Amino acid sequence: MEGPSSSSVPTASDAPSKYLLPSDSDDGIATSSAANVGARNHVANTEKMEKEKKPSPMVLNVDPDYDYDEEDGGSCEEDQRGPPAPISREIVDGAIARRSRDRQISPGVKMSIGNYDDMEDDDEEAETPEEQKQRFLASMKRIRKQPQEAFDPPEDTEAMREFINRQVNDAMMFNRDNHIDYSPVNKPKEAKIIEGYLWGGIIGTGSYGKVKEVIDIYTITRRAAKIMKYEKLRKIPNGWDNIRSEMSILRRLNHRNIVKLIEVFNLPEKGKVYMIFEYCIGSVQNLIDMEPAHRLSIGESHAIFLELCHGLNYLHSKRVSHKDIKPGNLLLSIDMTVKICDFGVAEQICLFQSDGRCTKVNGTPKFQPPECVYGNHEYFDGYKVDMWSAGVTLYNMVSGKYPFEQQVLLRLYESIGTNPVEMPTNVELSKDLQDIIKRLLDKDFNTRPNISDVMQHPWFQTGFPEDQGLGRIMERMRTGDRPFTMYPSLQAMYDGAGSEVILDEDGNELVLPPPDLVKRGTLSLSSFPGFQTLEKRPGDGPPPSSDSGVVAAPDSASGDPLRRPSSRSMPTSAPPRPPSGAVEVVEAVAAPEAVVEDPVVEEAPAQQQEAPDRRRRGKRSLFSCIFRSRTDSS
Ligand SMILES: Nc1ncnc2c1ncn2[C@@H]1O[C@H](COP(=O)(O)OP(=O)(O)OP(=O)(O)O)[C@@H](O)[C@H]1O
Repeated sequence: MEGPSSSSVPTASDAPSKYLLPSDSDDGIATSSAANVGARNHVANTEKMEKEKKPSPMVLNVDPDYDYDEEDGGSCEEDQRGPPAPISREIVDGAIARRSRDRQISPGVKMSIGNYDDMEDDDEEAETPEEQKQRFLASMKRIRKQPQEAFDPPEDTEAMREFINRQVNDAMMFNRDNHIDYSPVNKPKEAKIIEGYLWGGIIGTGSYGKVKEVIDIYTITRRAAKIMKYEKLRKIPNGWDNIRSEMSILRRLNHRNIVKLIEVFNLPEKGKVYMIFEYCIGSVQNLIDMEPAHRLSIGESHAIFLELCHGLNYLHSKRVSHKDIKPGNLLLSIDMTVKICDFGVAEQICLFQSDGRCTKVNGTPKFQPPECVYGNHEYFDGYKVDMWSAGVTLYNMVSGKYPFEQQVLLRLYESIGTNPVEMPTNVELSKDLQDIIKRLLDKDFNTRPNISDVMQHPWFQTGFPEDQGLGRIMERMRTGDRPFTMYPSLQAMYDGAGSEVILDEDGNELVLPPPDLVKRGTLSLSSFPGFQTLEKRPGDGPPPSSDSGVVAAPDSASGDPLRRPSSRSMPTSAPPRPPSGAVEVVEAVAAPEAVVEDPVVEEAPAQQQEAPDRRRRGKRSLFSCIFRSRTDSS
């Protein structure tokens, strides 16, 4: 049987090569397919070329790209190819044509080959900085005159993606295994406005969901939005019930030491419930964590405890038992007011009950009293639960420790139920302070003091010098432990929104409107309707009539206002109409969830130029408004 002939068997030399071989083609550049030709073919080709007397590409021993300079002619003396041929016009033209072909560009394209006559004269005098500036300004003016569409990036179509894939993979012809698939680059985050709130970053996470910083665009006030997903609420035992109970309790409360619920809304299409709260800069737990010794000074603890008791006094007077008092649930507002938050397990005690009887045990184990976790109690008093938790909180603030600490939950409960309360040994406590702690941590809830007893205790009534109170904390918190998370959103809205001044042909200053302002409604002052209300100054004129106000952005096809009306959150007066010639929003919101995608703004160019100062003033004022951020307690 005859074996396969050697010509039909693929050899190593026939395999596709990833490397270039020199001068396999006329062009002097080998493609990978040319490289597949074996040495046998190469010899045959050479013979054929000789027969046809075709000039070899190596005949030209002048590198057309070499910028020949007589002064360094000596640097070529090592060249074994003999003296360089005189440069003639034909040689150079041939080189240009060949190079053009190699690079797949049109032969008409002018290439740099050194001191060639037809080259542009590059002996031009360098521009002075002033000339450069003028040229730059002139080009900017030209660019500005072009329609915006000229600068819009091409659409991210399938065809474009294919085109880019081809380009990238062709460029990577050396290694075709490295196939790259182009996927669109992440777009910069757009500012998001939902239900009249501009959304910022995450400032907290709880078991129910995330808490994000937002700005109320009507009142220019910082708020905190607790976002809860339906899905998660269904998974948490009693999740929906707890949230409903929290909402209904918080709605009825209004006290400087209770976190204020501004409004609640839910977006079924997103599957989320939103609770908007007054904004706080941190919690007492954050303060404790910031301290190297993990405890606060006696003065600071006293100041916080006082506020906690005022809040509890109000709550108990409203027949509400919080049942989860702890440093993590005591927030601090920007003016250092303590705010009790997280009413997820709070209980509204029946009006017809003579005491604070509760039956549902909830809360954080380390802060729970013996009657909830140990022993045989048929019921417990919700108010007294809060007093015990307040005692553990005070103990924790002054010492950084807990009265009962165990790793295993059952041991902890046993310890709470049976072990006597020991005073902390790492700090020295006054007699009054020890006494109030002991009373609060009374294991028998019948003899444990209620809130009015505590508020009459000598330690409660002790005055502490200012520098031992919240002054030090305020200084520390002011320096900003919690960053302002709104910057990216505000930047997305306002970047480049400042008016720009350029010089026209005659050297006159010309104020150009921010280009984005023309296109994106979200950049208009009307995006912050509260702006005009807050920034109104004496002498700005009478308030506008209601029929001439800012056109409210419709929430949906129904034409509802962008923000659901809420007696607590709406500005006290309707925003006045923008000044004549200023931006007026006629935006239409596409998404049903009222996300302002790309509202249209109608503005005459001439009108925009009339009010640059006002816009600049507004831009600064926005930030000052936010930082002034009125707290509801002040
Ligand atoms: N009004 C607010 N201002 C600023 N930050 C807040 C506000 N409300 C909550 N936070 C932050 O979000 C975190 C979680 O909030 P919250 O305790 O209300 O959520 P939760 O899901 O009920 O948590 P938990 O697991 O304690 O039940 C808080 O620890 C706090 O840091």
